[in-house]
Amino acid sequence: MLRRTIASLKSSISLHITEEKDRICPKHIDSVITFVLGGPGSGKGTQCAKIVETFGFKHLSAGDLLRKEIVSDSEYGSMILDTIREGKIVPSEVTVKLILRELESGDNHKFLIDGFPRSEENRIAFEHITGSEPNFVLFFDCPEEEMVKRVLSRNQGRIDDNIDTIKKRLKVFESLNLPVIDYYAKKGKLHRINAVGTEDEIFEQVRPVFAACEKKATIT
Ligand SMILES: Nc1ncnc2c1ncn2[C@@H]1O[C@H](COP(=O)(O)OP(=O)(O)OP(=O)(O)O)[C@@H](O)[C@H]1O
Ligand SMILES: Nc1ccn([C@H]2C[C@H](O)[C@@H](COP(=O)(O)O)O2)c(=O)n1
Ligand SMILES: [Mg+2]
Repeated sequence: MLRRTIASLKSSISLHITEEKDRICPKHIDSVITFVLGGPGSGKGTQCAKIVETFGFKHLSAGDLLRKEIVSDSEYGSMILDTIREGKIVPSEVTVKLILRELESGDNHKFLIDGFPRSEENRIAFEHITGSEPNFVLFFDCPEEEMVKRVLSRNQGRIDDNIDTIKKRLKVFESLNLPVIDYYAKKGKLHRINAVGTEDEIFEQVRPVFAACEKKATIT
């Protein structure tokens, strides 16, 4: 069923999924899904690496998956490149398709989905396509000044790590991503992390969230 749905996503980029019949269940119905949100350079990727190491989650970075598409000569490659260069958001059906492919592969049932959902459109597409919601959501709350400083000194050769694109990404974060963060706060699913401090200090705020999740899984 899931593979059929991915195939239909591949064939239709302008898909609008609104009906019950279009929904799918993830392969692992008992999966733990964590969304990891925060502005550009807030430290999402850095903290995800620590969570993987300590708690054995599989890390899916939406940005990394999109960047892989650019270099893999995919049909969406040039559109993704232009969108990222402009600091905008790639259409949800493309990003959700890439995430689903990763959720389907391998045996790990615990996922960190980093940099997704970036907009209400992303969120709604994920919920409708998978028929599921995240168990919880991390938000790395970081002042703009600090985010700009970190991105400009990242030095990984990313085409969007320049001051013009960073300004656009910050605007998009505020207008499109903050409403998603508010949505999960209202649902009681948000864990706000103060993203200022050393990497280890920040991880000490993250650790209890996942420790509690592990404890709950042992009890149930
Ligand atoms: N607590 C910290 N203090 C100082 N620098 C940090 C800290 N955490 C991460 N960094 C550095 O800041 C830069 C951005 O971090 P990272 O790539 O983890 O952010 P991100 O939220 O994934 O950003 P993006 O959304 O752009 O992918 C990296 O060079 C990283 O080494
Ligand atoms: N859900 C997403 C995630 C990322 N993108 C694009 C736009 C971002 O500026 C870029 C880099 O993402 P990052 O590595 O900073 O998480 O990728 C998107 O369109 N939709
Ligand atoms: Mg990142």
